[in-house]
Amino acid sequence: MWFGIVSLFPQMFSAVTAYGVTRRACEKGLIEVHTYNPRDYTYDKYKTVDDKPYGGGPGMLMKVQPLTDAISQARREAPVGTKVVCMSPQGARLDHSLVTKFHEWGSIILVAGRYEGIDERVLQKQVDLEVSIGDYVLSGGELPAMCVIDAVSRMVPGVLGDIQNAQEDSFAKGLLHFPQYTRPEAVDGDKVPDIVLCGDHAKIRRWRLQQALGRTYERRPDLLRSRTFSDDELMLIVDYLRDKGL
Ligand SMILES: NC(=O)c1ccc(NCc2ccccc2)nc1
Repeated sequence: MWFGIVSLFPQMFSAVTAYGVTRRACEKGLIEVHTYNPRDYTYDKYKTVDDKPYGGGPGMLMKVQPLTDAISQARREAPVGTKVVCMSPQGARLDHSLVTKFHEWGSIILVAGRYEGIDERVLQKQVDLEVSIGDYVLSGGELPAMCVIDAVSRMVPGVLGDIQNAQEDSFAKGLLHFPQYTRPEAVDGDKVPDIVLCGDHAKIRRWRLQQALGRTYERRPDLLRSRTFSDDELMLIVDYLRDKGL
């Protein structure tokens, strides 16, 4: 997976290139992260990268020419046809299906804006899609861009070990994750549920499915709206709710 990042703070991306699973993915060449800093495309003495908004109002916008030139350079180095995505509160909500789509693209250019944002004409002419990680405003698009890099990288074969793949992220199945436990068996008198300790893997698998279904029903019923259930799954949910006195 090829990532091109347009950002005024490229060093922030060491958070994904220098740590953990995504670091190993970079080292193994499974993902590439290339950064393009608009400041490198300024020609004035002060390397100006921000500009005042027409019509007044607080704050500044990304200056058009350095941003456009940085995006153009990313396009030149990206695989032909690579799409440009801008991280912004005005964007489509990032979810598992969008992450899957980005992975299928094979390459992506992520624009991480700063200040109050980006000139609308740059968005209209240079950006294929705006994407948001949630309904809140951040100081820049870098952290949202790193969320995209991490989530998409986890879909690249070889990035996650077989163990983690076997666990397959719950959102891939459209359900919340079941509760998990590790040593000790009792924490302040709170015991691990007997079912988890019983060693019967069929029963444990069933209990985990029931927990995933029940918790999703309780906490995120919106995730279940488009899901079809087997009779067995419906029974599991009914039992779950009965056990919880709901
Ligand atoms: N919720 C998000 O995904 C998000 C993305 C970026 C951001 N701030 C930078 C910015 C602001 C306005 C326009 C373009 C970029 N804040 C939140």
